[in-house]
Amino acid sequence: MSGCIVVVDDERDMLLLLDRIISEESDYRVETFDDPQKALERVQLGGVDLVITDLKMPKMDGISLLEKIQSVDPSVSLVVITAFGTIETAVEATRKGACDFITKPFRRERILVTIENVMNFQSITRENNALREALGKSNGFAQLLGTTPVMRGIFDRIRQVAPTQGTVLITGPSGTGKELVAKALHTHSRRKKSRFVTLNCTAIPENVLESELFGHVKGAFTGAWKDKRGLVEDAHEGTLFLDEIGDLPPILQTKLLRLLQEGEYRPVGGNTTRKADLRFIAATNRLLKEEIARGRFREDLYYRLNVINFELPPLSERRGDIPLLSHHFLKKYATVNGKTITSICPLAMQRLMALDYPGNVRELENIIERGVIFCQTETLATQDLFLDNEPPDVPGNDSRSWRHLPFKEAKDQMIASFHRQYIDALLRDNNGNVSRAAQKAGIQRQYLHRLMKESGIVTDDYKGPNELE
Ligand SMILES: Nc1ncnc2c1ncn2[C@@H]1O[C@H](COP(=O)(O)OP(=O)(O)OP(=O)(O)O)[C@@H](O)[C@H]1O
Repeated sequence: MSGCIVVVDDERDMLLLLDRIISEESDYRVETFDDPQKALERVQLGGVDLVITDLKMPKMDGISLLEKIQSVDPSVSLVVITAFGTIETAVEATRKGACDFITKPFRRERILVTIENVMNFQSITRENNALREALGKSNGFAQLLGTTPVMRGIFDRIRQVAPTQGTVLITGPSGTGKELVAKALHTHSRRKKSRFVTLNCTAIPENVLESELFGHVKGAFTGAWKDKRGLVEDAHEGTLFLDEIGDLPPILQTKLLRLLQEGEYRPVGGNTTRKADLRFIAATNRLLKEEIARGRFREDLYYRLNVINFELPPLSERRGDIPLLSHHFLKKYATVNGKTITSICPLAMQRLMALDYPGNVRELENIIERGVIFCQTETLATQDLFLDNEPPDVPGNDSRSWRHLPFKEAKDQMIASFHRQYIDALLRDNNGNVSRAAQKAGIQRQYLHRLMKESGIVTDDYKGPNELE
């Protein structure tokens, strides 16, 4: 991987050492500066991916340099190097935006692992930015998004099938976008000026389903005070979308078959048949072949509906679409909630990429919506997402990074990460009340305070407006 790393330290020996370690073990270009002001000027020129800086320097301290770099180019990642004993300043640096800190004396492996992690995040961030730009350019399918080969294939088929009269059956697990595909087929058809009407076969009680679909005439049943149009009539010259078709009761399956075969239907209580000019699209997350085998779905209706089939894959089989979809939902819910959240931090994106998503795109959408609601900065972070079974979420703590560290250093990292996450969850559950939290955890209040200090955690971040200790 290529990239440019700027190293800043007033001690020339340290600059030489870091230059040698990085140049020998990686392909990154290293530029060293003993004057922070000069390093800042270099960042201003652009093309720098990472700045590694000492914290204690006579002309400008590391924190000030960090703040200045962030105002010049917020896309540059920052790592601070600190002497043992000044850990609090290092924690302050991470609160101000540094990705990680390294304590002196450090091991070669520690530096290299940190650099690898940060540079990986950088490349994910760049990908995210490219995706955000791609989002601006429409694929012609309104809200239906995807760039993976399987989604591109679906877009091509939509373009081919939409202008035809062919009946379509869309299958796939819940939340995979079946309704969006149905809408895209309608909006790309010659029927787009007429209505797209949906009948959700599950949502409507069986006894009113027929009248809902075909309408009824006055006096057809108790309560039928006047003639009522059905959805079939509403959809005339347009598209009728039969969602959850697998749940259509048998009696209506027969009536629907007639409509499909002959283009005719009869309103409930009516004596005459009416003609319908419709395009039919049906969707189901059930395996209709199994329903047929169990005698619950008519085989002839299945073949009438399944002229053209769209099979939508679960989100876990097209993970490449997760960044694009995440940014799409971020934009949507930031607008809905009146918030200015413009990016997703690389760590959060890594977590999003790794989830299983039994609820598919709908589940991802819910996670991002929740994240937007809790996010208080311009960047959606892992902690905003409230994902269950949170694994380690700080740089340098996933198994790929600590595997290469010496045992003691790896252990310290894991323990520090555990402290951070445990205390974070504990204080969250107890609204920042340290006494209550310590009691719940079965530890001394003073000990909890010490752990909080070491982890750079302050109670104010967890207190509601009325919470007093
Ligand atoms: N490819 C996609 N691009 C953008 N949003 C999507 C995509 N797929 C699904 N969604 C969103 O996910 C949610 C669920 O989609 P949709 O209702 O179309 O799924 P479905 O397969 O019809 O679900 P169900 O079987 O539960 O009815 C919607 O909010 C939709 O906007």
